[in-house]
Amino acid sequence: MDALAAYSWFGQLSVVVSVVAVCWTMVWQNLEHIRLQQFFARNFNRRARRLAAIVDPYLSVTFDEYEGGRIKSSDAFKEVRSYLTTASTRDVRHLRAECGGGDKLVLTMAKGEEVPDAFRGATVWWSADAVPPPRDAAPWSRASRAERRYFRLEFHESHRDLVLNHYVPHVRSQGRAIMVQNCQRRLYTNIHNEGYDDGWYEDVWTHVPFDHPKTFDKLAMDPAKKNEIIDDLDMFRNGKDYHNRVGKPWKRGYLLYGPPGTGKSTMVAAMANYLDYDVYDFELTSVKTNTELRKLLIETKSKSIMVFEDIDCSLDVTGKRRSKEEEGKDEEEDKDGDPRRPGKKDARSKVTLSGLLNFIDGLWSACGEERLIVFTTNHPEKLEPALLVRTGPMDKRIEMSYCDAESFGFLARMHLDGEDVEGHELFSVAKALLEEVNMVPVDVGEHLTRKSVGDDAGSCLARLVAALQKAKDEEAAKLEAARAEEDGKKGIVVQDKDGN
Ligand SMILES: Nc1ncnc2c1ncn2[C@@H]1O[C@H](COP(=O)(O)OP(=O)(O)OP(=O)(O)O)[C@@H](O)[C@H]1O
Ligand SMILES: [Mg+2]
Repeated sequence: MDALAAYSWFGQLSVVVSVVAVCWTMVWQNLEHIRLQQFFARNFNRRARRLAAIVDPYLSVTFDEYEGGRIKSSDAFKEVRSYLTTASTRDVRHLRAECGGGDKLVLTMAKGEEVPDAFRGATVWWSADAVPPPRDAAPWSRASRAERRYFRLEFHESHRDLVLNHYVPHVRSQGRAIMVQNCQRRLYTNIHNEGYDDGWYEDVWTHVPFDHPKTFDKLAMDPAKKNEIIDDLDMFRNGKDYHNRVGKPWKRGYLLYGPPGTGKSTMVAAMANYLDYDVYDFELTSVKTNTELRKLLIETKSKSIMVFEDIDCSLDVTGKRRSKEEEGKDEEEDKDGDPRRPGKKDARSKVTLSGLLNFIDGLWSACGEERLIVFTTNHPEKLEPALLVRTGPMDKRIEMSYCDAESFGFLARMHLDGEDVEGHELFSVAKALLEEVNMVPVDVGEHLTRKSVGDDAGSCLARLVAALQKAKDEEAAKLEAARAEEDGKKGIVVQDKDGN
């Protein structure tokens, strides 16, 4: 066939193909029966899939960080991440290091890396990546402007059953085991260092290792009260069956109140150490909306203590419930955006104590289990009385008070260990003064702390006695001044014996 004949043959063929294509389109568009259309579509799709499988026989499974519309971070994602801490270290060139328990360093694969893994003769590939946030993401919302992170697992089609039915469950259980192994108690905060994140590890909580040294046996307080708290914590920890049986969320609310320096924060540390729980320190002044608060609550883990320090300072604690209109307006603003953005007149937190308690007691309280919720305040009298009743949202109220004789003895023995402190003559003097003068444990402890190598029980006790005596004199002077002012108001003239 010469070139001219071939050209004419191709020309005729292309005309035929074009005519067939036009006819097919017309038939397709005019098919009256939708089922027939679906039949064709199915067959076409199936063939297309077969063709694709021949060209690319690899399947993939994606593990997104968030499920349920970015509300809850996915357990599967975390398990995969943990699993990859061991799998990835072998072949990945770029790793990310995080502190694990003790001196351990946990290495995970960095964004953009890919790592192979072998399972029962099959090879699979893991990659870590993220897609950028949507263009319309609210710039003030950390969650929506964060990248969508995910792990992707790729494998050959012939290993489909092995991977989905055996390998993935294996990865998840191994990941869980590694999480437990690397588990180090953490202190979480919702205050973020904006400059730190690289986007890949962004979270609503940031954390540091929790290794507070305070335990109950180092806390000065009435022994009976201390034992009562320890019993209460034991009951709570072992209360899974009870809570299930009566259908109550497994949580307990504590209110710790008392003057500054009486050991409220220290008590939280002692509770966390006793129960072996993580601590979530809620900085409510940084939480501007109920939506933000809900997100924080959802992201707390079980076996943890949620602490709200100085609630009277960080919230509207008057207990006034908002009117429906106000609540509606707030929700609108929540949707509309962040009240912190420039131009907003009212930049105060819209979270109220009663609102917070609604979250804690309401439907959201059932998210997660085995959580203690601790509120601290210096001014319980500022709180709405309804919050303080025994059957209210605070299951237990604990007063942390000034140092009494018993706590003094405890602190003296603890600080001046190895010396016969109780045998010292100033011991009973200090004890007697503490009956008359209010001094908080932090100050008593400070005076009893050895400040130099020459310091001993005598010098420490002398320092404490001097401080107590000074406080007593100041208090007496204040009383005297108040009495004189009172007498002045009543018009009583106090004369000395010479009539002056
Ligand atoms: N009852 C106590 N027993 C032992 N140490 C105590 C006690 N109370 C306070 N301290 C010591 O005093 C320091 C301050 O205590 P802490 O921060 O717990 O007080 P606080 O009640 O939380 O004060 P604030 O109301 O200012 O937050 C801590 O280092 C703690 O070790
Ligand atoms: Mg405190």
